[in-house]
Amino acid sequence: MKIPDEFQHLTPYNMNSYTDSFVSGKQQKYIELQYYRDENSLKFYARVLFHVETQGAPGIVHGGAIASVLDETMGAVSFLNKMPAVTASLTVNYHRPLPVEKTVYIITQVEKTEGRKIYIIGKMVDKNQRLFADSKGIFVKVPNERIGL
Ligand SMILES: CCCCCCCCCCCCCC(=O)SCCNC(=O)CCNC(=O)[C@H](O)C(C)(C)COP(=O)(O)OP(=O)(O)OC[C@H]1O[C@@H](n2cnc3c(N)ncnc32)[C@H](O)[C@@H]1OP(=O)(O)O
Repeated sequence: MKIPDEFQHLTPYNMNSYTDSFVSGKQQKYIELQYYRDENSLKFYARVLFHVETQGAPGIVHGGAIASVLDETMGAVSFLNKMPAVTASLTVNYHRPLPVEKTVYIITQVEKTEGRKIYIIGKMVDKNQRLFADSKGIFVKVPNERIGL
């Protein structure tokens, strides 16, 4: 199934319990982001619109903004699979410049776990499946109290 059709079958994630993030919090106006989950899979999804304030080079979304959104969506897949964890390492490959004001879609999933380490991958595509960035990271499970849960 093709994005964004695939997203129509997903459940928008209620973000009312997670409101203060600099990536997805309601206080910031630079990034419009809606998370989604699929009750039948362990993946986590986001639809993202980077406004012009996120640009680095003129008209192009800053790589750090892209990395931040990928990081949070990757972290969230870990939380939602009941493995609260922090980012230990994150690698992002940028495949083509992302223009500002263009809607893109992120899909993240847990690839494997090894002890406390959770290997997570992500990708960012547009509605035509063109790949803008992909990512991999190692997240390390930590006790809830260490991350304010
Ligand atoms: C609306 C959606 C809602 C969703 C809910 C909320 C979502 C929120 C999403 C938020 C998203 C944003 C998320 C954020 O931004 S999280 C914020 C950014 N990240 C941090 O602040 C992490 C800072 N670092 C640490 O706290 C510690 O260094 C950690 C916890 C990572 C490890 O220190 P600790 O003393 O505890 O453990 P250990 O040293 O015995 O290591 C344990 C294992 O890990 C392996 N290891 C360690 N480092 C690395 C490395 N760099 N590469 C590869 N491997 C590494 C290590 O070899 C060992 O493996 P092994 O020898 O056992 O095999």
